[in-house]
Amino acid sequence: MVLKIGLVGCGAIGAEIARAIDSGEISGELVAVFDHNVERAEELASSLEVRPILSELEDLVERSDIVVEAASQKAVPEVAKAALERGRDLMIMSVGALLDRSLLRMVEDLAEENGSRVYLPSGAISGLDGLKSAGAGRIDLVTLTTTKNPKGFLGAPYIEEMKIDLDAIKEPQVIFEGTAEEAVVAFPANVNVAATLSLTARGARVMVKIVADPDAEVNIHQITAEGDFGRIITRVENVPSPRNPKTSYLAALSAIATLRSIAEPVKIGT
Ligand SMILES: NC(=O)C1=CN([C@@H]2O[C@H](COP(=O)(O)OP(=O)(O)OC[C@H]3O[C@@H](n4cnc5c(N)ncnc54)[C@H](OP(=O)(O)O)[C@@H]3O)[C@@H](O)[C@H]2O)C=CC1
Ligand SMILES: O=C([O-])CC(=O)C(=O)O
Repeated sequence: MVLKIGLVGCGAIGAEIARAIDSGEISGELVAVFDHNVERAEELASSLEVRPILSELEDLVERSDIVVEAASQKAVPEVAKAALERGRDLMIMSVGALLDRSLLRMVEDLAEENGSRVYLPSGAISGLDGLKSAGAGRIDLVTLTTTKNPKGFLGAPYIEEMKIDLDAIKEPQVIFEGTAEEAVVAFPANVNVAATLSLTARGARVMVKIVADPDAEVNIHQITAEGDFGRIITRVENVPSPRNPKTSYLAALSAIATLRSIAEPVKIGT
């Protein structure tokens, strides 16, 4: 059976996913795309060999086996409800939205009631396999230190609220420290990975430090997890997406790898 994929969000990640389906790297059919920026959706659809239709959310869900959210945290409630109420599977990239407990409960309940599966790719970080295993025991603390070029933080609510002048940063500077819950609200387009860590660590405390480094050419996510299992330390130096410096290329690749594994009969890894 060919997996019918509906894509919400035609930006950096959405475009990579669409191309991977178009080239046959993911064995599936991109049946429909939706973006509130209609021009962006049109541009993506017309760049593909097999052109998906441009549709509104409800219609996209109707046509899909799996709905892929690659839009924004704000899009998640509506997309999740539309997909899960119709029993469709769902992949969420804007994972930060799920640190809102009532939304997480809604997603879990609707998925269970309607027999849907919800996929949260590992995104721009590594080490979730070990953290998932560790969560079967006790995890005491997880820390995430994210370093990006200041231009990657442009437009973040925290930067605007605190009136931080990103152009004035001339050396590496810690611009934020807080919990994962605080971080995903303050920087919704930068540290969704904090939410993925938090959900994987099954409620263990996840503390986030964000560093703006004017010399940074890569997006670095360094993770330390400690518990009765010992300690895990991982660090990824991510190539930023050329279309969106906030987003690392690895995040798009993790979405592609997740879709591939859904479409394939043999599953590898934790
Ligand atoms: N889990 C992870 O590890 C990672 C997650 N992410 C997250 O994944 C998501 C996609 O990332 P990326 O592709 O880089 O983002 P982009 O900003 O490049 O693309 C997102 C696209 O979706 C559109 N969009 C936003 N909100 C809505 C909505 N409510 N309905 C329809 N379209 C919408 C945007 O339009 P417009 O620009 O006009 O708003 C834009 O065209 C983001 O939330 C990002 O923060 C990113 C990297 C890693
Ligand atoms: O792509 C990245 O480096 C991580 C990111 O933006 C996010 O988690 O939101």
